[in-house]
Amino acid sequence: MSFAGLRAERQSKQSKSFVNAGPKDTAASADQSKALIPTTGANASGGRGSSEPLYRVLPASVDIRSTTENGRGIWAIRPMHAGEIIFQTKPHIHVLSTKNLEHFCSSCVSPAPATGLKRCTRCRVLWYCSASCQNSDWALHKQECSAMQRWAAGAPSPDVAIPAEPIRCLGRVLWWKQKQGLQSAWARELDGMQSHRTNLPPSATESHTHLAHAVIRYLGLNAPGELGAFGITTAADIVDVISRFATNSITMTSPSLTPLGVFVSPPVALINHSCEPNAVVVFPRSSSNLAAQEPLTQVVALREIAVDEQIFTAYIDTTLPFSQRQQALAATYSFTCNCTLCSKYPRIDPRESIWCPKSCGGTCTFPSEEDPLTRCVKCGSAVPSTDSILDAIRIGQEALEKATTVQFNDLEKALQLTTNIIPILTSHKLLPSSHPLLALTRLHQSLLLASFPPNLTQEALDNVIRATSASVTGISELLCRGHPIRALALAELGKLLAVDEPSPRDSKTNTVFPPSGPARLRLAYETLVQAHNELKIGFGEENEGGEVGHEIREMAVRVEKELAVWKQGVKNVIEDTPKPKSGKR
Ligand SMILES: C[S@@+](CC[C@H](N)C(=O)[O-])C[C@H]1O[C@@H](n2cnc3c(N)ncnc32)[C@H](O)[C@@H]1O
Repeated sequence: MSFAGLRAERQSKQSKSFVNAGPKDTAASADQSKALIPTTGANASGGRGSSEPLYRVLPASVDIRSTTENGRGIWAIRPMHAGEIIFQTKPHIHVLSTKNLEHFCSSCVSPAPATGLKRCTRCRVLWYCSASCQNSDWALHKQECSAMQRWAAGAPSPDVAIPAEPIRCLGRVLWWKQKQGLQSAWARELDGMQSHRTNLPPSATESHTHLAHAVIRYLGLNAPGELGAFGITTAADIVDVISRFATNSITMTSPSLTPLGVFVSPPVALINHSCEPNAVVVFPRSSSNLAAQEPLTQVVALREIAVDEQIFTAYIDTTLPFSQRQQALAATYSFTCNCTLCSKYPRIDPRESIWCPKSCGGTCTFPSEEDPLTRCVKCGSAVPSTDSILDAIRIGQEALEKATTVQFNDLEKALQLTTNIIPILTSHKLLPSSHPLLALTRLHQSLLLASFPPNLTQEALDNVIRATSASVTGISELLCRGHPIRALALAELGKLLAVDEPSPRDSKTNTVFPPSGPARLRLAYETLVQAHNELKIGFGEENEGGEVGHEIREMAVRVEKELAVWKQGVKNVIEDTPKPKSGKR
């Protein structure tokens, strides 16, 4: 396999996504069911005949219930298996982020075809893959098209000539709501989403006000009274609109989890958060789905889910340590997380651990300013020089922030930062899964891929394989089997191992990692097979792992054939070698 394409896959996996984390302990959901308030009833239940929305896409296998702790959520009412698609839906509204507008179809979100995308000749901002996609989007784009032209004409500089993603998304939400009817089922589902108007954190006030002003300008309104056409008659209503968007909008991703834009889907937004989720929200783009249905989002079970167990996804990156997760959830979603993972804190957490100083195989929790004494859980040895460990973690965090910021403008600088800091953290015995080592390793891997030399060398290839393997080790410690992030990390490793070696090493030196020659090809095959099995969970069994699952399966078949050719070649050589005649030397 050639390495072309691997570089193009470098992508920011760091951005906010609802895809994350590992298996969920069922204890918490049992606690939550004790606190159940009678169902607000929506799916196949009490919603009918009441003023509650019906959530038309929810299947009979789930129910909507409420708890005092986290409001409404979705519960399984029959057992579900890992890889099962719990439900799927086309988002109510989706928009591409500005940098993706020229590269993806604004209607079906497919990447540009070989013939290229066609631009809307009026606003010159949106692009489509076909006339049929453009026509089907016109009902939504019509008002947006004029608004974009107005916005560009009034923009003080070309870099702000296109409204930011939240403004465009809210514009579409309000125009479509008006078109569907303020009391339509579509609008009621949307208005039923949770708002934090009454408990907004002070930090949100400024950003919400700014967004509200921008949206009013984008809609082209001249007087507050004109908002009535969108069902907004008071200041509280506009805060609700903005807060609902902030609380319930979700990152739209490619089949390989590259963030592409944002979407709003009331049924998906009913799902509560856990740092140990039992489900994920993905866009697998399975070939069995018609393009016309895309973008189709699917909620997929990550493991077995029992009857009366709540379905949870993760709103944030769950490889982060406790304090950073809590901070992110409080800032954006206004709640303190008491999920199974957070309620176990403090305890030995592979996100915040170092290896035993005596190398007994046990681990010790990170020291802290307040509690510098830390011991190995296995042999009880105390960790010496905790100050230098604390310093290394602090410097690592700073390097991570700096490298993340400069990665797209100054690749070399970012690579220099990750290259220098990773050995410092490993020499302080941080676990591959610990923070910030895992985040730095993942970034390092993507920077190495992006900086592949034009003529690939064995050293460059082996380096990126080692970084990818370290990422897989860290991720596998934190995320359950079949988690899409883990499955994709394995797929990346398998693909890299399958790349033709520029200068294979002598098989005698095969004690180093990665191996060379047939041993490498065998490892590539095994990794691809494991990746395919895990992709079939995270991106849906029925989808065969979605677009990436299909690609990895084909690659595994090719590598298997190459291996067979190797084996046959070796067999032929053995058979063709003249046998020594007995008795003669
Ligand atoms: C996308 S909504 C989820 C559905 C929401 N519970 C409802 O009733 O519509 C996100 C909001 O739900 C609540 N929430 C979600 N997960 C939670 C959790 N684990 N603990 C407490 N509140 C949670 C928070 O108020 C959060 O801002």
